[in-house]
Amino acid sequence: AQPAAPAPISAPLRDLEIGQLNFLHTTDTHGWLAGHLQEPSFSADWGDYISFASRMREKIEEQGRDLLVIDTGDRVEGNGLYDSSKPKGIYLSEILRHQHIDVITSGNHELYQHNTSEAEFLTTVPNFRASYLASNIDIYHPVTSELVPLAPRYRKFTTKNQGIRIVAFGFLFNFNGNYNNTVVQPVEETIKQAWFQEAIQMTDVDLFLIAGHVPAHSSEYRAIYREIRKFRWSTPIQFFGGHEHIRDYAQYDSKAVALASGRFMETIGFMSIDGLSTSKQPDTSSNPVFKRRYIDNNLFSFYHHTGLDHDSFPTEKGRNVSRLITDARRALRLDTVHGCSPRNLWMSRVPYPHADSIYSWLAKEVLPDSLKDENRGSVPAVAILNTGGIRFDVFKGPFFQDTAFIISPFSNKFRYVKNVPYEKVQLIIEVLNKQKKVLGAPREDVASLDSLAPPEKLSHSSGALSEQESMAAVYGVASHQVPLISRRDDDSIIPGYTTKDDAGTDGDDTIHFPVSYYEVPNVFQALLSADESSPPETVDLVYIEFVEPYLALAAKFARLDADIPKESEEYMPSMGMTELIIDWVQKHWKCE
Ligand SMILES: Nc1ccn([C@@H]2O[C@H](COP(=O)(O)O)[C@@H](O)[C@H]2O)c(=O)n1
Ligand SMILES: [Zn+2]
Ligand SMILES: [Zn+2]
Repeated sequence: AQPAAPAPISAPLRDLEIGQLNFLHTTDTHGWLAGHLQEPSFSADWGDYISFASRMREKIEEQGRDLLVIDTGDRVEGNGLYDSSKPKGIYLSEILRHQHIDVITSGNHELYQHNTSEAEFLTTVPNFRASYLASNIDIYHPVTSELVPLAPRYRKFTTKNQGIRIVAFGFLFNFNGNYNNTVVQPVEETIKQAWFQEAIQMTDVDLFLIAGHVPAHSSEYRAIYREIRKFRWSTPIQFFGGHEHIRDYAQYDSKAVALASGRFMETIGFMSIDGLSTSKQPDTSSNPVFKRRYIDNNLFSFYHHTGLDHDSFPTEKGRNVSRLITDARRALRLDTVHGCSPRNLWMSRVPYPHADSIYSWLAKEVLPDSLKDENRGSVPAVAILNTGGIRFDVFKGPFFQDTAFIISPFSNKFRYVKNVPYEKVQLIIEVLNKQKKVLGAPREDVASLDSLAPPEKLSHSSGALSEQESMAAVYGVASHQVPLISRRDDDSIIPGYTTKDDAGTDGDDTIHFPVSYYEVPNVFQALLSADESSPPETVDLVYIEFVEPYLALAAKFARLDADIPKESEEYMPSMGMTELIIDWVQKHWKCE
């Protein structure tokens, strides 16, 4: 039997403020359409979200107002539901298509691989026919090889109830890591093109809607904002963004704002706008009022915001999609248990190299035990991996097939160059870690190093944990950080997002107490087959292939004689990181 999603914990909530035009927004879902099976706060699945959007639409349309649904890309790579099927994504695209989405765009993850962008072009674009927009992405047509837009550049439409006339675009940030079957045009060039200029100079527009896989605060969005304002100095502009995996809200001026809605199906972003002109009332001087809310993706929040309950909330379609997800997870055996983790391992809730850092675990335990190329015998090696390739935490308890793909979804292999002076390897690592964040795990809301006392050891000796202790264990904070909970009816305050954005600190729907985050380096290293007491003179420089272009540059800077990638070869060709982790867990983490 598959584990059921944990029931959400009741918590005090801030309400949504419905406006004339309303939006629900997802971004960077990365395959997490089953929601989080180990975290109650994010336990709703894509089927529940379909019910939520549908019930919200009913509620909003009853008032003669409008609702639009937006998704801004990175739907793929990051979860067993996408990455473990062969070919990847066959279940995901079937599940995804059941949500009605009004504007949908591509992220960078849709474009890293040849087959991913082709699947986008051949399946997802047709599935979301009128809604998929690609203002700055072209693809070489799989049949004709002609360079064509991935999807229409923009669309103009009028909302059903209010008659709000919208011109919508779909952008990707200035990404250059795409496979060579696609072309991403820099935003600053796209906005000079004739079609864009015509679109922004159209009359009879009540709102410009820019959806994109672009950070809310970014030079790309600023460039679009400036270009529109050259001609339309007072038309309201609503941006939706993503890519940074954070909750964020940017105010460009009193009539132009941007919302980013987190990552991994943790957040459903909500926006409302009041005071827009419409086709019915075109001449009203537009003085828009914007409201934003970051909804924790769980049924407790969904029931609250729709005013419904366990019986009245789900729609038939939503229930069917939840069933599709359960069936897909079963077919993919995502609940197979490979072992049991004795502790939580964090990406950014503890500093690196803390004993509970997931990177420390990989560097000190997994890689030295398992990353070995038989052809290299006992030659010592240093392995360099990007922290951004490790995507999530490991929770104490069962380690599922899904967990392996959640923490390491990419099919990246290992490569190496021989005979590299150890000192040069250290210099290369230093150079890589001085670069801006290109390889590192994305996270901006970083606490100062002093703000968190070292996690204390929990005492299990007395049997059952106190409420404070179990929350501390689940959320990876010291138990003295969990406030004594003052109960208000059934509501308790639990740790979670406490977002600070351009509009203040009241954006989250659920009132939480904060969790600490620490910045992590771009790359981390593991020493393999070596006596740790004295560093070897020369080593095999092993690296995960994603870092290759960055490593090649850093190696030049360090004046390494070897030419990367010309002189590098595959290392341990039979294994990628995901298989290596599964193998290690099976051998080392027995369940009691
Ligand atoms: N094959 C890959 C692809 C990506 N990465 C890492 O992901 C980062 C980008 O992820 P976003 O969700 O923020 O777009 C990228 O910077 C790499 O760190 C990877 O490791 N392997
Ligand atoms: Zn992402
Ligand atoms: Zn991204």
